[in-house]
Amino acid sequence: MDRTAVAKVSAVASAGVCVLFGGVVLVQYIFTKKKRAARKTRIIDMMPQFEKSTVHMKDPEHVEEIICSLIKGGASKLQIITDFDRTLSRYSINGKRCPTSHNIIENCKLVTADCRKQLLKLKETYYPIEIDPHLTMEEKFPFIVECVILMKIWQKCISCILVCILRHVLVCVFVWDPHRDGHEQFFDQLQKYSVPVVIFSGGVGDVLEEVIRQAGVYHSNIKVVSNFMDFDENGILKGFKGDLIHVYNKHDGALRNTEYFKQLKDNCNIILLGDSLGDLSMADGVPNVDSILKIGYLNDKVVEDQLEKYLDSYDIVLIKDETLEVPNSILQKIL
Ligand SMILES: Nc1ccn([C@@H]2O[C@H](COP(=O)(O)O)[C@@H](O)[C@H]2O)c(=O)n1
Ligand SMILES: [Mg+2]
Repeated sequence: MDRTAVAKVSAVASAGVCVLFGGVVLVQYIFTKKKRAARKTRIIDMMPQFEKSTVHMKDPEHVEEIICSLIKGGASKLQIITDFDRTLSRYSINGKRCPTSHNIIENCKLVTADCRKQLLKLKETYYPIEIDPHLTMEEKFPFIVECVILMKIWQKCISCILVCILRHVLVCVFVWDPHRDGHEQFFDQLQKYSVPVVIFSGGVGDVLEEVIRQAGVYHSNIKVVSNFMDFDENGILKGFKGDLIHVYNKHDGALRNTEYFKQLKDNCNIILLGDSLGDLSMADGVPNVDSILKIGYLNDKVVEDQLEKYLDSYDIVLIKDETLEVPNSILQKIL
């Protein structure tokens, strides 16, 4: 073969390779575009809030199905069941852990140094158990009950110190703005569409009621189930009313409120918000659940075992997310 022929053959060969390469790139481009277009038909893929690195789901298809069902049901079938401390309230601010509604009392200047020390000791002993990723709920239970018993004793002690302080004066001394970003939008849109909200908290009811009132979001569609302080006829604090609710006995509290849930029998679609695995039982009193979307904030101990447990239990897990952006974006689609 002469040189010209060789040159011609190699030119044809290179053109062939180029065409082939171009073809592969084109096919790949079309395929990716189609795949993207197909993916974009899912509602969760059309919501920018779901692209945040804080959002984790074990089964996005299942989440998609639930959200579609909630959208279909609309406002009239919806109800919200939510925890308060570290779910509606922030976990941290600028890397520093925020106080819970209990801690606010401990930090109160009116409580004596000794009493504050004892309450702080309680927190340092029991909080690590509460969030220990290696213990089951059953293993944690007796320690949390022990904490509640000790808390009761120390609350009696607080009550001695806070003599003559009336309820409204007491709660007004708390300077606490714990809300997650987006809380106004969250509460306001639920009020606008008359969606019932139950705040189910092992915190201090009087404190959390006061902070949502001061934030201007304690609307008539909200019911608070929590631990309420018991004051005598002179306004002196005696302790707490009834059985104390804590993070791991919300099942019992839920069952005590079956009457409330019965009245909401048509609100068979639920969005549940929590930050502890104990919060998952908050909907146990609801008689006829159609669809339930469980959103869990994983604030602390983000280790593999814990993340796995949360992903197995909650449909959407929000890791170190201090906002209500994801719940709000879902509500916007439903309402
Ligand atoms: N002595 C205590 C007891 C409990 N806590 C925290 O309160 C929270 C419970 O309220 P929920 O609204 O979350 O049910 C929970 O985070 C406990 O760690 C406390 O700080 N001090
Ligand atoms: Mg909580």
